[in-house]
Amino acid sequence: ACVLQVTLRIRPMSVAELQEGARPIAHRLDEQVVMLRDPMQNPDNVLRANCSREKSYVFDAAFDSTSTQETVYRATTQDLIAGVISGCNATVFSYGPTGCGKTYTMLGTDSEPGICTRALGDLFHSIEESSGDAEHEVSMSYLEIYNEAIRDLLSPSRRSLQLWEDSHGTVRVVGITEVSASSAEEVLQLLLRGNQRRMQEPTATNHTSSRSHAVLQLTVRGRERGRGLRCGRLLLIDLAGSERAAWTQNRGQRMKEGQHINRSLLALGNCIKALSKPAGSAHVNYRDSKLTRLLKDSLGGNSHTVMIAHISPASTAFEESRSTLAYANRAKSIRPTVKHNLLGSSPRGSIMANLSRDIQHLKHQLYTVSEPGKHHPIRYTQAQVWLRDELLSACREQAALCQHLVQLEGTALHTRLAAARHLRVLTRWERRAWRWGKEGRRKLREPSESRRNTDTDVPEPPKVITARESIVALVEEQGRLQEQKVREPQSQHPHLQGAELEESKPSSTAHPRAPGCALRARGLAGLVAL
Ligand SMILES: Nc1ncnc2c1ncn2[C@@H]1O[C@H](COP(=O)(O)OP(=O)(O)OP(=O)(O)O)[C@@H](O)[C@H]1O
Repeated sequence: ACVLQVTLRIRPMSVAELQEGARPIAHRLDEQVVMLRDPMQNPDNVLRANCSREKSYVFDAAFDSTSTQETVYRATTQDLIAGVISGCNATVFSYGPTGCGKTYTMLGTDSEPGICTRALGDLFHSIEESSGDAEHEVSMSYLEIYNEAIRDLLSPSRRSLQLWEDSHGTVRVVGITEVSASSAEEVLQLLLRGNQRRMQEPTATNHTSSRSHAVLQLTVRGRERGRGLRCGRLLLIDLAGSERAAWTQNRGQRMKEGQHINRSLLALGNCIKALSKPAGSAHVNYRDSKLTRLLKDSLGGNSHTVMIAHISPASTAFEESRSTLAYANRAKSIRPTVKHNLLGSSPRGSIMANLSRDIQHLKHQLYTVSEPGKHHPIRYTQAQVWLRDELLSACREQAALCQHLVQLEGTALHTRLAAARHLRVLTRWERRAWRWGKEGRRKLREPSESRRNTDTDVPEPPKVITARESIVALVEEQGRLQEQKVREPQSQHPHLQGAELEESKPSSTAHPRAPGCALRARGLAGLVAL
């Protein structure tokens, strides 16, 4: 199953966009396809007449102004809740240019609640429903990354917090406030209080622009009968808006913020780019920004991750929309893996988990094809290389076997021709001998004078003796060839050498000396049938 889900949401045209005469150029074609038209291209320009003015992008899901908050939540987040309760990590993050609806999707409004509110409702509802079989404890933390500093949104203190990577490689925020919560309402209250502390400033493009990345972390520790202690984590992230500094009129502090935001989003983009390449072929640099360090687990392997990219449909936002679509499109090739977090598990358990993660990673690689449209070869894993080599050597063996069978057929034909030649000599001689025998028997009935001349048998001429011996040898040869024809396909002899093939040819020197006896009917019949 695809573990990184990339979706796209097109918000409705804003009043400001309509007032400045913008036209809609981004359209949702179906549940997964989005089309963006270049507004600058002139259809009357003959030189560009053959250039496509439209580009389509396929995502795991696509939403537009007709999609409700409920639809977006159901398609992106609802299914993750059960996993988090059973000990998996999940991350949902909204990405896009400033003013395109990221905060609206994550937080929403009182009348149209967003993903956070709905996820919390479902989380506590599911925990309550399973309370008979398991005990769960929920805690939350809420932080923002502003100008590369981590700030605790649940604490009035404005000091910046540090990141720390534990011995299992899990990234933690040192000193963050972690509050236990027993209901969705309690978490929402804390969330609202935290949002008031979040850096929000009016920018040239959005009156209430979020100037920081906000990360809500919900940790669910559960003890189920017979299944040990599990710990699942749900990260809900509202990223700060990407912006094109040259196009905005932001100056001073706003410009500095913009640079930090863009730098961390660029670092995120670089990690996505590196992760979409074959394992080991590119270094994934999580250390370039606080955001990527924090998202290491989500992107690098141990999380179900959903990216909701946002764009404006307006012609005035074409450049931002195009780069957002390209960014989201690239993210589709990352295939992280998921494991259940068992608390206090044994070292053997963690080795097993690592191994199964490696296997999952290899499996992903197996199915990873480079960007659609480009004809890059499929990348092979080591296991696949072995399989391919096995297959190649099996094909070679089969080809050698076929060649050997053809040679056996050729040898059999030679044997049959030689046998026919010898048989003719022998038949002629036997007919003559029979005639002489008849004459001899007739002479037996005549006076003793003439009978005395026929008493001695006529000796076989050398030509007949050779023919007789050759036919005996050929019968043996025929038996051997027949045996080889039956045995070879079963034994799948790997490397048939020319010398071995030579052995199967009839050779007068190789034949054992034939006994001076008459041909057996069985041998003759078999020889002719070969
Ligand atoms: N799907 C939508 N339906 C209705 N209104 C929307 C939708 N998406 C966004 N809006 C409205 O557009 C405006 C900007 O949205 P929002 O603040 O969520 O953008 P943002 O991407 O978070 O911006 P920033 O990065 O600057 O914080 C808000 O007034 C919001 O109510």
